[in-house]
Amino acid sequence: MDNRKILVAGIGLIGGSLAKAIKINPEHTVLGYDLNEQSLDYGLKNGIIDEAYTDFKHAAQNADIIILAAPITETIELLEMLDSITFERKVIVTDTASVKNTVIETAEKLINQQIVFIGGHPMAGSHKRGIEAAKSHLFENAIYVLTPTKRSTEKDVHTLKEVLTPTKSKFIVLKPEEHDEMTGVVSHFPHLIASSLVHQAKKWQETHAFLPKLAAGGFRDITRIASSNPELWQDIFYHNRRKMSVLLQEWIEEMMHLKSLVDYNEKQEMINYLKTAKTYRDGIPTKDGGAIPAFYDLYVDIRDQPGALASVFKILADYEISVKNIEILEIREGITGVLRLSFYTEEAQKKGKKYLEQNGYETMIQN
Ligand SMILES: NC(=O)C1=CN([C@@H]2O[C@H](COP(=O)(O)OP(=O)(O)OC[C@H]3O[C@@H](n4cnc5c(N)ncnc54)[C@H](O)[C@@H]3O)[C@@H](O)[C@H]2O)C=CC1
Ligand SMILES: O=C(O)C(=O)Cc1ccc(O)cc1
Repeated sequence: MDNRKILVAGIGLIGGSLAKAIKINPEHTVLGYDLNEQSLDYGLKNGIIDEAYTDFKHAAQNADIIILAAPITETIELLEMLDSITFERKVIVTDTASVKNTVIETAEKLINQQIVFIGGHPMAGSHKRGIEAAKSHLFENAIYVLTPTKRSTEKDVHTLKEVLTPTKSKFIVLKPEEHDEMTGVVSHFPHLIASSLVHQAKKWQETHAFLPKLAAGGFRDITRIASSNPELWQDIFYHNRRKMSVLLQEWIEEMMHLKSLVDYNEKQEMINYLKTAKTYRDGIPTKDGGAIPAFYDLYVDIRDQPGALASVFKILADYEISVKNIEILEIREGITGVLRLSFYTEEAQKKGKKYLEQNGYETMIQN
């Protein structure tokens, strides 16, 4: 592979994570551009980028490949700025935006023949933002959608995939329209519903001050994504507004149907409704092949007593098993609770299970 200069414009959570992954290949030089100079300093100090730029045009002219990883509206602005830059050679430009139609519409209108645009969307993330949260393994096993444009050849797509190979993600090619419809259903719309459920609970707390204490695992699970970056999600809803509006209308009608099942106690119809949902939900792949990033979860029963968590982590540390995330589900005073440990790999999950069980813990892997 050639030595390439790759510019990441917008080195936040996603741009920083891509920069970290790309730098795993020592042949590549990563240039960083961001409006936030503190992020550039952080990137340089922590070896996430090799060179920092505060002038986008200057940075772009030094790059072979450009990854736009700013918020969607700003990504479109950066793309428009590229159109007036004179490049000495062809430059492959991609983005990371969660919605593709508005970005691709802009890309197709570019007149600069040196720019070859291929849309991109690494389908993994977190509720955090900024370069400090960037991880080189963020996209491991996740779907990475590519949306080629009229000017991009198969060779260009191959070159881009080659540069992104260290992300260890799984590339799929989609049309912008089908991408936005699917992500609208399984990623964007659920965020709207999660936020609305939180609003409903907040409103009812005015009547029942004790309500948050009753918020058990189910409520926490379904509203986890309501803790994500609000500016990012407003930008996503705006750019995918046509699909969001259709989905909202469908949802309102579905809720009216459910209301009639409840109001008229349509017992069998309600059971059927829940059964159909359960069967479909149980069949959604969570590991290889799913768009949802692979989380290798292990559920561990723990007692609510001092040192319970410390002893679990001591066992994992003794066997050098890294944990990606932890969550305490439904722990109540004096009784057993459940700890959800998420591991980076299936191997770590299996090892964690084995060693915790050897030390007397009850564990479960949910498939
Ligand atoms: N957060 C997530 O879970 C995911 C986000 N995405 C997409 O990735 C993109 C970036 O999102 P995050 O990294 O989460 O946001 P972030 O807020 O962590 O990072 C955005 C970065 O862009 C910089 N920025 C803002 N305007 C800029 C401009 N005009 N020029 C240069 N830099 C600018 C900010 O200073 C910040 O460093 C968005 O388009 C989003 O739709 C894609 C997959 C997952
Ligand atoms: O699953 C989700 O919806 C997430 O929370 C992670 C995420 C957020 C934004 C994306 O564009 C892709 C993935």
